[in-house]
Amino acid sequence: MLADRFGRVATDLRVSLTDRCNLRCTYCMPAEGLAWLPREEQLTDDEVNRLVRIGVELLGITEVRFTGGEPLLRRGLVGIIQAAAALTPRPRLMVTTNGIGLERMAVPLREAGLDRINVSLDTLDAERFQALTRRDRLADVLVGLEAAASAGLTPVKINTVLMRGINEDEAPALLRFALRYGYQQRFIEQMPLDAQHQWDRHEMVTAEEILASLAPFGLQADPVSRGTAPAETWLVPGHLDAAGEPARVGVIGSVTRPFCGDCDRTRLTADGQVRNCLFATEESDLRKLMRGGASDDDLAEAWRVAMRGKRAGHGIDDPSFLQPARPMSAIGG
Ligand SMILES: Nc1nc2c(ncn2[C@@H]2O[C@H](COP(=O)(O)OP(=O)(O)OP(=O)(O)O)[C@@H](O)[C@H]2O)c(=O)[nH]1
Ligand SMILES: C[S@@+](CC[C@H](N)C(=O)[O-])C[C@H]1O[C@@H](n2cnc3c(N)ncnc32)[C@H](O)[C@@H]1O
Ligand code: SF4
Ligand code: SF4
Repeated sequence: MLADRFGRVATDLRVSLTDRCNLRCTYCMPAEGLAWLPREEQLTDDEVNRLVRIGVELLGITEVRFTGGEPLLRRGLVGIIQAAAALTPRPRLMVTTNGIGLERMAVPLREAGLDRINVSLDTLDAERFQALTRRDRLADVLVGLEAAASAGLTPVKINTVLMRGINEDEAPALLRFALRYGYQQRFIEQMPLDAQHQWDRHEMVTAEEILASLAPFGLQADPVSRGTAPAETWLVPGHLDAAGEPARVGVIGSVTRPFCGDCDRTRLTADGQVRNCLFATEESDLRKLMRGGASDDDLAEAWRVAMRGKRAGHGIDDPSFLQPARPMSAIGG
């Protein structure tokens, strides 16, 4: 098991498959992009498959999410999903993507064994989309969403980061859009993980403000326990989701309503580093061990040791808080 000193056990593995991306969301990356990982430092598909297998077979991982950067840019993605789906016990398999290319990829991913997908979409307005992501690709994301739903990658969740003065007024419109198409809408507080280090707490749109803007929907408390999920969910009266269940909306209040006490996550970067927290400032180099001839048991033990050192929480409010050197796109959001 991947246990830490605070009694938490990691069963949810988040794997970053690349640090590259075809968008430049302002809260994530600078316009010019970043210095991408050299190819030789990136894990090969076989190396990713091996570490996922070790996680599942030796360390109790039950859920694997592939992310990035943009995971659909990883050429071997379908094969990596296939390999994970063939493991015993079979983990639940998810992808978090910006949706570009999903129109073409949704069916192959579903056939490979992908269970669900989360698509990031911050605005329904093409001009705002261009301003926020620095690319004119809104139409691609919208067709990607539809393709994911018709391929059965459900429930399709939409992730939205609200930004002051840019799209903070758009929560009701995004929720109406999600309700119309049967997607589950989630709003996310912006975290200090941007490459530019420009995050400002006072600029962040808080969970409380988001909920206030959704007041006209008459949201009701969700009777289903949240478990270890980052999102707090509410029922939207009078609406059903695509499966005929009561429609839900989620708010991920990572900063003002942290959920670190229930954290069940462990992360693997595209260059083979274990991170025990999104905000960890130290990493454990499984790539070096693996390329140096380590056995599966050696790698599993190094992973266990890395998780034992996990801190109680992200500490964003501590005066001593240090933003990690890696930005979100290189950690795997
Ligand atoms: N603080 C914190 N925030 C996280 C963590 N994981 C994800 N998030 C935030 O939650 C957002 C949504 O994450 P996703 O990858 O879409 O999925 P999820 O919410 O973890 O999982 P599901 O609800 O099961 O789909 C991310 O964009 C982050 O902003 C985490 O471990 N810690
Ligand atoms: C880093 S991206 C990687 C996957 C894919 N490129 C995407 O955008 O979905 C994963 C998620 O992190 C979110 N994210 C990025 N930077 C963030 C930040 N500073 N604070 C909160 N969420 C952030 C994105 O909105 C996205 O939903
Ligand atoms: S949030 Fe996702 S889509 Fe946007 S720049 Fe970061 S990695 Fe790319
Ligand atoms: S900030 Fe770290 S401890 Fe808190 S939920 Fe995220 S990964 Fe877990």
